[in-house]
Amino acid sequence: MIDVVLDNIVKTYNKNKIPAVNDVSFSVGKGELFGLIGPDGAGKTSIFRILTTLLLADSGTASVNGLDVVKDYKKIRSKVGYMPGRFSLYQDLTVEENLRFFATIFNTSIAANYDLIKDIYVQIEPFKDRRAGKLSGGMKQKLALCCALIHRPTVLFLDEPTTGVDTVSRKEFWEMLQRLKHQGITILVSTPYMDEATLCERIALMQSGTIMSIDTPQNITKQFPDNLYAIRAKNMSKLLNDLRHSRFVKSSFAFGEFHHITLKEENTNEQLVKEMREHGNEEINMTIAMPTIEDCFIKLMNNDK
Ligand SMILES: Nc1ncnc2c1ncn2[C@@H]1O[C@H](COP(=O)(O)OP(=O)(O)OP(=O)(O)O)[C@@H](O)[C@H]1O
Repeated sequence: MIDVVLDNIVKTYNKNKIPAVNDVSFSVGKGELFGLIGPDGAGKTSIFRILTTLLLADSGTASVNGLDVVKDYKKIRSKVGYMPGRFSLYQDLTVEENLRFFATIFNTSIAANYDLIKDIYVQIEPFKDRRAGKLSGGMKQKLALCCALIHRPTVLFLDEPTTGVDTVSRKEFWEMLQRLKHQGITILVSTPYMDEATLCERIALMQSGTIMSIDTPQNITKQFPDNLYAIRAKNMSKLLNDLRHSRFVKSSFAFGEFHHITLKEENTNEQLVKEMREHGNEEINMTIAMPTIEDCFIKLMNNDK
């Protein structure tokens, strides 16, 4: 069963020539954990705001839970949970007061839905009398998630929930999402972190308002068309510069402790290493690498140019 559908959605702000969302269509199945992956400005927030009925598209149609985002906006609002990118809670209210407030506006109570948030709430309960503005990033994020869940939504929209959150809290957050998914909640999550893409069942890679690819993370990495190599040397910035000027190299970019490259022609590895040595690079190490979502993203981005 399908829970979220977008058909040819276009959204332009302030008569800009380039739409923020440019003819986007996709659907998300019931109970799916779906990721919108892309850098700042890709159009992720605009899509979430359209789906949560906070923003009108210029053209196209969209539905959530079989309800139209324009005609049935009131019904949709009671069915979805939305955790916006920026911290949206009341800074001067305590943890418990924030949660009670969100329960009240949805005409429910904390007790009625406690089973859904229990695992998350117990982690912040020791601080229930602390003002939200005084919580750490990870705790704010957990409270915001509890508030987005307190009316037992069927679809949950999480806009960059892990931005600015430490690595441990990010990991815990994704574990919480997996547990929520198992409770049957459809989850749409956006993130600029490519490593989080593999934690979703399906992803859409977005850039400049368009979807470049949509599939499971495994299928997307499988479709990487070239052999990918990881190369390093003593002076990494010199190496990158030399790679970018090499006649053997098709693409190159810095990737952690290595540079990731593809070659114009296969079996030119040794010639490339020789060339790099001739340019004065020392301690060169070149091995074959497994493409990641980030490699695929960069490849797709460059194909568009
Ligand atoms: N209210 C607005 N007025 C004018 N332009 C806007 C507005 N909101 C978004 N934009 C522009 O639309 C484009 C897409 O923005 P959007 O916020 O949807 O992307 P995003 O992928 O969520 O990125 P971010 O993390 O920066 O929010 C950007 O170029 C942005 O500057």
